[in-house]
Amino acid sequence: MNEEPQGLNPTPSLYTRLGGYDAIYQFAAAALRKAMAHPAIGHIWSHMSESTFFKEHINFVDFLSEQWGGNVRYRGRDMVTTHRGMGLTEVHWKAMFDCLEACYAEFGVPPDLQAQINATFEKYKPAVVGSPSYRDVVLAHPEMDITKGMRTAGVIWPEPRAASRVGADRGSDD
Ligand code: HEM
Repeated sequence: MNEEPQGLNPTPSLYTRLGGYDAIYQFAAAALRKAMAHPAIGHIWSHMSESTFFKEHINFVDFLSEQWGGNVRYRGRDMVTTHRGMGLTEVHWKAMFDCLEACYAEFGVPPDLQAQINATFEKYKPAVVGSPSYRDVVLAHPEMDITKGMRTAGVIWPEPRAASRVGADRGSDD
């Protein structure tokens, strides 16, 4: 009787509820600023160029926008390729959440949206955390060709069974 016809009033996407591209752009910038200042992970940006930072920021914004239902196409690398060799651990992971939580407070993100944002990150955790550091692999295998990747030294990450879960085989758009 008084009900809205289905389809005319769909629940808005997380992208829309967060305020769209510009809001996500600012949110990601604030999160990266906090990451740079964080005692456990700030050093990662010590030797990153300005232009790499700009690319990282835009790709991060595009990735999140696409994940959250925006009409945006992420053109960066898949999450496994991006993070393989970074040697990220639970310490890095927790530090990232410290930064996100500080941004939730700064931007007044309501708890239900916080939970959805956290769920997006959790979904990609297996693709991001647990890889050996590429530098460590190279130093431990003087015989390997460093241009060919850790696989050629017999170091496979993620393990084949985990790989299908985290989309490791998806091609890159680069
Ligand atoms: C689920 C959690 C995470 C997601 C969804 C994510 C997402 C991304 C995306 C979309 C990019 C850009 C890729 C590209 O430019 O092709 C990126 C790059 C990067 N991420 Fe993550 N990330 C996550 C966790 C982390 C953590 C915990 C750290 C370290 C504390 C980290 C450090 C980096 C760095 C340093 C880059 C730049 C790499 C480069 O340009 O080569 N990420 N990440």
